[in-house]
Amino acid sequence: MYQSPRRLCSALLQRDAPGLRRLSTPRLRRQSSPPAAAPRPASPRFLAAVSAASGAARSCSGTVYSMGNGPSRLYSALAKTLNSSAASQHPEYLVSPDSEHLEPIDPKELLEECRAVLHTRPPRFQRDFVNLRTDCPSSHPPIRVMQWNILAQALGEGKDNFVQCPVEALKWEERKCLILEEILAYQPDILCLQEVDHYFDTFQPLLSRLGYQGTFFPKPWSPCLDVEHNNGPDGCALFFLQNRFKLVNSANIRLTAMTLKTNQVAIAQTLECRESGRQFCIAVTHLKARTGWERFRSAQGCDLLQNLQNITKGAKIPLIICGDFNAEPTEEVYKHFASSSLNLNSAYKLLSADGQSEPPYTTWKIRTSGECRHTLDYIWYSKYALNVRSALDLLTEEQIGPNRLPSFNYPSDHLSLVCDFSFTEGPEGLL
Ligand SMILES: NC(=O)C1=CN([C@@H]2O[C@H](COP(=O)(O)OP(=O)(O)OC[C@H]3O[C@@H](n4cnc5c(N)ncnc54)[C@H](OP(=O)(O)O)[C@@H]3O)[C@@H](O)[C@H]2O)C=CC1
Ligand SMILES: [Mg+2]
Repeated sequence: MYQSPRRLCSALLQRDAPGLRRLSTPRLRRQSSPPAAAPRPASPRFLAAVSAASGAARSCSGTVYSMGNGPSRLYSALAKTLNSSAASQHPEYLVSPDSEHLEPIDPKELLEECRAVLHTRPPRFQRDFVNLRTDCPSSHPPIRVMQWNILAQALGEGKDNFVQCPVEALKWEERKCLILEEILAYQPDILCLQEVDHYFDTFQPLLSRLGYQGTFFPKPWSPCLDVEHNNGPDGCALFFLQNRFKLVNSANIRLTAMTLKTNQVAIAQTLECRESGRQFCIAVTHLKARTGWERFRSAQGCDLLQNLQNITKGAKIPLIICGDFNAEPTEEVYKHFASSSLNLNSAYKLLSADGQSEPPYTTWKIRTSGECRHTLDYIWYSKYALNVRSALDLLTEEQIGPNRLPSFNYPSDHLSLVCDFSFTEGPEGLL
């Protein structure tokens, strides 16, 4: 089943390893005779997305880092992530490879490789799943969803100023293995990620070989591009296991606030369960950060809700919305989601004793401005159409430690949230 000699995984994990050049160029299954097709040019869709965004490649601070001029700037930033020497030789590099022709890798082998890279790191923290619904047996396996702001590498190293986090702990070669280790440990069916700035050179190639289909939507004005030696723009990414779900439709949404286009984005996809035929909509977003922008986030949230009303035709299908909302539960945007006619509930409230309170934190860091402990990340779901069967408990304050996050133990300043969902067995129309 798996063509996964150890060298395959370790080559995939290394940066600029000769093998990577070979392996990251989509390797088609050895086809009988016909000579390999000429390299496919980057798809017009992709180039359109790159040039549309690249007008913003100039950073706001006015400083531009060695990216050439105009559209080529962002294009070459993306190409850089794909090991530019190879990218220039293989333009098809910049188009997500046709994943069913990629050689699968064994998750166990990849996990072993990650652990080999991390052998000097302290052992992983143990987090347990809390069973929330034992009273509603389901005839189908649960749908496991992971929400995670994985911290963009350029921001972590160049902008976030995590003053208590040793620089060593942020080294990409090891931090990417900590991220992959978390994903492999919980094996989500669906992954909703923010601050992805290593999509093309790391997560897309690796996760597609693990059977995921991925979509990436970069921020039009990514703050990563302000950082010297950046790896291209950060954005939201959505991955789902192809053997469990079929993609029915996909929308990249640039969020507006007061009718103005903003720098924040979302991805919304309608998936169909291959086993049950049931359809649902899954969305990922990352709202504007920082205090003082509460009204802005509220407007962005309303825009996202309106988009999702349209996509689900007024909640005709169940909905799961994952995101770093950059908003505490006291904020207006949270109240909009909690009182939406889409009949949403926040899954992580169910971990509390009364089922009504959000966890005390989902992100905990120390910047030059001081210690920031906040609840900003959520998984919203259609409360009448879906059951939350279990949720992954958070790290304790002791596990997080006095220097908070990120650290040698944990790769991001945000915790991953993981829930198992099942469809309520009641009348489908009750949403
Ligand atoms: N918005 C626009 O229209 C324009 C934006 N730009 C560029 O975009 C950048 C702003 O991007 P935008 O996405 O709107 O920014 P945000 O304010 O949403 O924050 C960008 C990132 O900074 C992190 N962050 C939040 N608080 C702090 C902090 N106190 N110190 C350091 N980092 C923090 C956030 O992480 P987290 O979410 O984890 O908190 C987020 O990932 C500018 O720096 C500029 O480069 C340029 C022109 C126009
Ligand atoms: Mg951040």
